Amino acid sequence: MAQSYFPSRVASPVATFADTSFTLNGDKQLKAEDVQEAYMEHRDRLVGAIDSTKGILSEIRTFNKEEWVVRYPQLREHPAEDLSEASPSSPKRRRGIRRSLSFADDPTTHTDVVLSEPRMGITRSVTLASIADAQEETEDSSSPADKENESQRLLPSSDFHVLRLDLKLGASGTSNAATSLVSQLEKSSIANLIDERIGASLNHINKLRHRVEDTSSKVLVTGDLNAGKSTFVNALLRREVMPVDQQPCTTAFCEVHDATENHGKEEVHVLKEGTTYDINDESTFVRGTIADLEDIVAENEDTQQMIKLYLADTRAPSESLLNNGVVDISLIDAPGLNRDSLKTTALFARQEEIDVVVFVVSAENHFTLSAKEFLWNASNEKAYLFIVVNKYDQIKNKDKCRRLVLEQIKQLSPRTYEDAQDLVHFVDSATALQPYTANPAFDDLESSLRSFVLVKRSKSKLHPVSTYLSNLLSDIELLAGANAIVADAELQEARDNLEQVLPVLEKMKSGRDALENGLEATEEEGADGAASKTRSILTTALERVGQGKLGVETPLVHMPTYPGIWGIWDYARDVRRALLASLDAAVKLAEDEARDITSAGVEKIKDLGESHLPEGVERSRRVFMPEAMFSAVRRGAKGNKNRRSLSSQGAIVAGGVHGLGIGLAQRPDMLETTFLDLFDVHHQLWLHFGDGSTKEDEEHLSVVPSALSMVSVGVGALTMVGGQAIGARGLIEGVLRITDLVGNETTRTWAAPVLGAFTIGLTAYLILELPSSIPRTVGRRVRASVVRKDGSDGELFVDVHAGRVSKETRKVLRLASWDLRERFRGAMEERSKEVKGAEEMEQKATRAKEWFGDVGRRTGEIRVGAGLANGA
Ligand SMILES: Nc1nc2c(ncn2[C@@H]2O[C@H](COP(=O)(O)OP(=O)(O)OP(=O)(O)O)[C@@H](O)[C@H]2O)c(=O)[nH]1
Repeated sequence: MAQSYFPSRVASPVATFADTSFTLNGDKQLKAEDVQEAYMEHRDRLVGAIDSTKGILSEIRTFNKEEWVVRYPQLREHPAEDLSEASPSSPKRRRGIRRSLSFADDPTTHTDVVLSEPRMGITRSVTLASIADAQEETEDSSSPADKENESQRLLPSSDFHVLRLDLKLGASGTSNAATSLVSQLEKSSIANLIDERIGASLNHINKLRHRVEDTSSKVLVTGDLNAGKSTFVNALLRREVMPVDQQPCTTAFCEVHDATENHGKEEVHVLKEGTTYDINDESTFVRGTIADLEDIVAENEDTQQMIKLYLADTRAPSESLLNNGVVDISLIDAPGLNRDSLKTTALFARQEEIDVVVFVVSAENHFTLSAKEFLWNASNEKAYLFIVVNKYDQIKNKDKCRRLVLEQIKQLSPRTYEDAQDLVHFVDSATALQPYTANPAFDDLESSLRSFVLVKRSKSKLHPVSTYLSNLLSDIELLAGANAIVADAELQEARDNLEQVLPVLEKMKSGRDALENGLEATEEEGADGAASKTRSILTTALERVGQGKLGVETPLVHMPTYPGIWGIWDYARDVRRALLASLDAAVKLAEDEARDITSAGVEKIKDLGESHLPEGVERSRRVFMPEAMFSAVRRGAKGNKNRRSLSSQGAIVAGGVHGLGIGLAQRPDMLETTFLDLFDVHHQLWLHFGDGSTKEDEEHLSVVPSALSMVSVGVGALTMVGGQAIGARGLIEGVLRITDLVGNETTRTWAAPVLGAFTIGLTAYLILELPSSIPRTVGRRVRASVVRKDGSDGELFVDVHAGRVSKETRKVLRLASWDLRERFRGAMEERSKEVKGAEEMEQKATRAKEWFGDVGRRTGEIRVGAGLANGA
């Protein structure tokens, strides 16, 4: 059975005017007030909902622009099943429709979701499909053939109503071409499209708001000729305003407004043809008085004139139809229907601004053909019509008349017939005009008409707004729900990233100092180790050389054999060369040690890298080549072609920038053999008169004579000649002392014999001592040539080499640790960036998730506030 017009048809949940069982006039009055109240409440709720929705839309636009690129979801029917269509045999109550969610910018990625449609107070929601849903799905025993058919239904379902974007997916959504077209659209351009769509929707919603707030409503009164339309309108106005005539010839459309619309002034405005009426524009109408109305209408019988009538209705709003406090109803008294006017009136009635059509029919005549045609068309257009069966007082057999009329109405407008009690009224309009005469039927009609106008208005103006708003809210909910899912996924991703990267970064941060200390220590240890090793090797070597021995024992350097007295010159040169070469070998040895130390240091740095660099960071690809150490110095040496050529041949040649080291054996100045290599007078003198502190020195000091004992020494020296106990050395030393005395007057007299003895001693010395004294002498000289001239033994040679070797070691280690430091710094920077990125993403996604969740909550509140359920 079809639903009644009044009961439960009003969208407001608080509307109680649906009660149809009223008979008493008072009840009817009450009901009209309820309708009025319900209408106002509905209107206010809608306006509130419109404003809140506008607020959300604006916020979405801002959020889209400033904080989160809003994604556009596409829901497709899930290939497996539609949970809402659970078979009746299924005991489980499905929660929603299973859908496959993808996004316009990424149409190939799908997520299973459950879509629940909005119900009263419950928003539309999109949630991730749970495992339970999947289980339900597998329990569902659809045949393989069914599933195959379903899998072909992968078309986008119409999930967006208002905010739908035309992405050219259409029915060809599964075709590759369309998919690739869409996938070319970037997130941001889709977000722009969403923004545009929201903008358009905001414009529309503003218009709707205007429409909801527009209080004007038009009621067209039409009917058969002479049915008493004018009398009826007058009765409604409780005033004889419309000309009532026995002659059915009124051709004008008289539109009655409340005088408040014309600054409270009662007036007639005759509209000029060809212009658009504007109450503020005198040129569009001609003024007249109410009293002139009859004449005006009579004058214009031949033309279908439009007349505006402004009337002051002094009745209380609850009684007045025109000035009822809710909507400004204007009544239009249309010409009686005949072949000529039928078309015009039908057209007029179809106008959107006509909320209600009141059809007046004479109880005496019933419906004419024109009336039937009009009613039939109008009922198709408006569904419900308000029918006034006039002149009912003239009817004797009222029941029969009522039955016959209703029978006809049933044929012409079935919906009206269903609500006949409210929509079809049998009245006597003429008596309604008479003061102090009770006319309950007319009062009932009036009350019903007021309610009908309001309900109709609610239907015609509020309902479309409710529908639009509900659809828009659904779209917002879908958009917010899907974006909340994206935000949640991004939040998870960010957290996973953080879980991975943050500990790595923390470890790097906490290990940074340890690495730094480790590197510094390695550098220091290496450099110090190399220095002390060099120092130790070279000090020993120098000492040995000073004693006439090779600095280091190496198979590459040999002491020459003594060739005999005639070859002493060459011998001294060879000894010098051998000693110098042995010093060079010692330097080389020290360098080799430094290479080992450096290698160990480089390894240590490598290990530090292994323990401090996170996984996935490329390790240093530098290969340490120990043999390349100490080679660069050659480039620093000047003007020695030989060296340069050695260097260019890749030979590893040790030596310092100070001109020391291996270069020694190749330096002509160092190789120069002098007489002093054979006989180091200076050394002898220094030994005996200096304040040396070596053992050897002390040994000699024990025999150092005082100046007073010179002679005796000289004599002693003479006696030593031939003496077995006296060595050649002692002899020659004695002679030396004697030569010192030559200048002495007293000794000159005996100098000649002494000189003879000296010659004999010298000869003995040369023969016996030279093989061992030459190396010592040369060694001493060599040593002296590389030590500091201030007498601090060995220091220059040792220090310079220790410094050089240490510096070179440090250089290599520093390079290795610099490389590691750079890698560490780079890796840390990268991890910091990753952490920062993930943290930002986490923050953004958390905010978006909360924000979209909040939008869903707010739309729910709007729905409850406006009494909106599913917008359908
Ligand atoms: N007895 C009785 N007479 C009525 C009633 N309504 C109207 N009349 C009379 O019917 C005649 C026609 O009334 P109008 O109001 O002019 O009819 P109308 O439909 O406006 O006429 P047109 O616009 O010319 O078609 C007048 O003489 C009215 O007095 C009624 O309810 N009862």
